[in-house]
Amino acid sequence: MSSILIIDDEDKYLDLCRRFMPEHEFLGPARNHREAMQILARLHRSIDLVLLDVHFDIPDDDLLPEDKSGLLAKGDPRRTFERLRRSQGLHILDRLRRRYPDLPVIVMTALDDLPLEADAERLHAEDYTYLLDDEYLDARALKVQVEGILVRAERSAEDDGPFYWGTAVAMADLRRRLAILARGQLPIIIQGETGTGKSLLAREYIHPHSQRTGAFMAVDLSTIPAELMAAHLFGVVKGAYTGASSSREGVLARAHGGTLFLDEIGNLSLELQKSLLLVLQEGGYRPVGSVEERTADVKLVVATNENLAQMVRSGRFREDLFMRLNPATAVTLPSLRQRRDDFQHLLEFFLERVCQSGYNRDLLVQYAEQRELWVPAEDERMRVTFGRKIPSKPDPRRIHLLLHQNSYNLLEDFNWPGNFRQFEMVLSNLVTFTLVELVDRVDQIEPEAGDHDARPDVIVIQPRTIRDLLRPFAEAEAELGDTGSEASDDLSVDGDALALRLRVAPAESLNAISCEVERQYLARLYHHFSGDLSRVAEFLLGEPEAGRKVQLRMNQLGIKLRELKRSRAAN
Ligand SMILES: Nc1ncnc2c1ncn2[C@@H]1O[C@H](COP(=O)(O)OP(=O)(O)OP(=O)(O)O)[C@@H](O)[C@H]1O
Repeated sequence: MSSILIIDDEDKYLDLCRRFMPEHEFLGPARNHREAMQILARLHRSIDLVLLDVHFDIPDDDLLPEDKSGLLAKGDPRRTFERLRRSQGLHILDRLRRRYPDLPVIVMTALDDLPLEADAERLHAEDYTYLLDDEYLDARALKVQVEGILVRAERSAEDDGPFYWGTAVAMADLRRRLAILARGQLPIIIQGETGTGKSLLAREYIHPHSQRTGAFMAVDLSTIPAELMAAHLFGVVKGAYTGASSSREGVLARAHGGTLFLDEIGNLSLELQKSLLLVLQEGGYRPVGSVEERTADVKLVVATNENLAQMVRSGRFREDLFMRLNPATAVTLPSLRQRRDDFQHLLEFFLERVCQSGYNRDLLVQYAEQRELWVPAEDERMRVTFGRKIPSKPDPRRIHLLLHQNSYNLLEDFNWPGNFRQFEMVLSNLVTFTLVELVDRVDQIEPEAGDHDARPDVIVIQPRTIRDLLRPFAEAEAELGDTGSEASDDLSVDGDALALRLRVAPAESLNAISCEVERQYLARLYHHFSGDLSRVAEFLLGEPEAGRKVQLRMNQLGIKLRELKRSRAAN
């Protein structure tokens, strides 16, 4: 069953659709753009399609554009309003496109309205249909279009894989650009802080869209010892060095005809950068210890959370390789902080994901069984909804996770230096801790009036649990900003010798750990040098004028200079 929103000032088409397409759920009608936006803000992720009328007989004040003064100044107001009514659906479509670029929309109009073709195309309507005021023919035409679009949407959702794009226009633009970049031969640079999804994007979006039939191979260059890197990339022949007891293919050979993803490209030595340049320039390479040239046919995708242009300037990255990597089309994945406008949808996406797998799913099933709610079969999804309000009607077919506004704010206001990796981990723990408590105490509680336990379909996520889960991260950050005696005891710099005590929690990848170490290291140096970035730069790079470079790196790592300064001032 699909959910279809009708935007129309009358009930006529809603009734028609409900009678002729009972297999789908029809919502609305939203009678003007404001109502449509309200419904979409709440339910966008669960709406599969919009049916939008063109002609709206509604009061002047409800018509788009909101500011009509310019239009009214130009001509007869009566005729202006009439024109706006006859084309109102197109104004609404324009708004929908800006906010929800991927939502499929069918525009419908009675034959005597406007010629639609050009406008529908300009505004990227999925389709449009002329209605004849004949119940049977109209229903049939709509049904054919609705089914066609739903099938297409299902396919493209499958094609898109697990990378979530959200609803921001900037992300939709990025997706379109990447679909094009994925196809050609040129390499792609993906930039972004740790945990913003660079690897996932390469594996699940760029490679499938490259239409290449070979394999996808990924190498995290930050985890391979420098002395083994050449053999790992280019392969090695038997006897090339002590310990090379047999010939081995490198990832370049294994990715032949496919995609090679090099994560943390900044870790590649200058010498290997040269070899990689030859791969890009001449399509060939030699395995370690071999005189034979091999052909390489790979789509190269590289990722970095360093600034490659700056590395070029400081001589740590070859300029010729940088230029070959196609820097003009480099894409930058935004951090979670930069995607706050879309926070609600990101939260829903990741909550849904953490509820559908592993231990959390088991706990939800256990909870549903205990409370006699609907229990999914093994291959079915658990039905879970999320929101800041309690749904008005109890529904034993789903579980509603209730995040009151203050809980929501705690999550939204957090800094998320580890981005989606950290976000997902915290949400997963949040669901686990909440459910374990409920499942374990099922026999002990007597529901009280007004208690949400009286509504077994509603589970409240407590702000206390969120605070408990965020506290260790907040403490680590506070410690970064701590200029007290402990901080200075932790670090002593004496010429080239450096003693530093750090606290690092276990993380998913070595890369995440190394970023955390770098973050703490830079913050400590900042305090040690009394907030003087040129002294930090001199210590790190031997260049006192590179303070800006250090500052940018701190930004990339999610260190907030303002907070560090504030904590210095407070001490
Ligand atoms: N847009 C997204 N949609 C779904 N999951 C995402 C998205 N972005 C990140 N994730 C999840 O966040 C985690 C980290 O993603 P990934 O490893 O791709 O990040 P990264 O930028 O390559 O990190 P690093 O720089 O530390 O290697 C993964 O579990 C991934 O599934």
